[in-house]
Amino acid sequence: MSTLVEVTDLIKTYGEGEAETRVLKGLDMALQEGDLAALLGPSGSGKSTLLTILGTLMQPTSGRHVMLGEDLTRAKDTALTEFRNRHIGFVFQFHHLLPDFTALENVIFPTAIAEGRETAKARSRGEELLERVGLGHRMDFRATQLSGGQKQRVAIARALMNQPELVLADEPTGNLDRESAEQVMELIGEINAQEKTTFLISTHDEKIAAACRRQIKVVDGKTVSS
Ligand SMILES: Nc1ncnc2c1ncn2[C@@H]1O[C@H](COP(=O)(O)OP(=O)(O)OP(=O)(O)O)[C@@H](O)[C@H]1O
Repeated sequence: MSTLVEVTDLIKTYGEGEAETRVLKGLDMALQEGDLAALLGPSGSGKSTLLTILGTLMQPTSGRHVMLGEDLTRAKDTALTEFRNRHIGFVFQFHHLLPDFTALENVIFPTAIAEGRETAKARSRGEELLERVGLGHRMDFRATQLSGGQKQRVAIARALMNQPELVLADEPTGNLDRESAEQVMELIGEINAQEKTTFLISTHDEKIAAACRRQIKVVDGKTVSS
């Protein structure tokens, strides 16, 4: 296995002067290709901050961030956007689906917008992914007509649309009942095993963490175990 992403001596400070808060305090972490890792830590320890940096949505105050051999620490915004679109998928606690659009439209729209058009290839990839997440029979349902667990499965299909190497999930089961949470986690496990997609999943749920092969803990702005 080779290293997919590595951050070294990561520091992130919010605010200035008296309001300055240092959230990440020299954090080191690496994910190997094919990892299925849980990101744990008390509320406010910096898990979302770390995911946002790994997702290239925010630059660290200092430190190094390398993914797929590319040093992203000093990359320009346009290069980061392109990198993110090609290599990283996101799943959030709240699915962020467009309520009036169908499951299929929700899966293919981000790609269609990035490419400036909706291609037949994107459509068939979207259909294939919805089949993959067990929603082949719900493709034409609007987001509002789906259950919480189904919406989250659509969000996973959407995250996989561009065949990302890394999927970052911020409490993906935080808003689901136990059964739906376990189904979503089972699906993530299957995708990880079959397609070797690397997942990093922030969670407060010990059962979800136990379903991952690795547990990475953030305490006081540093990783303490992995
Ligand atoms: N934009 C911001 N400006 C100022 N402070 C922020 C900002 N974003 C986060 N923080 C602070 O940084 C700290 C870490 O927040 P973060 O959301 O990364 O923690 P977390 O581990 O994900 O927490 P939770 O488990 O509750 O989601 C918190 O103290 C928070 O108040």
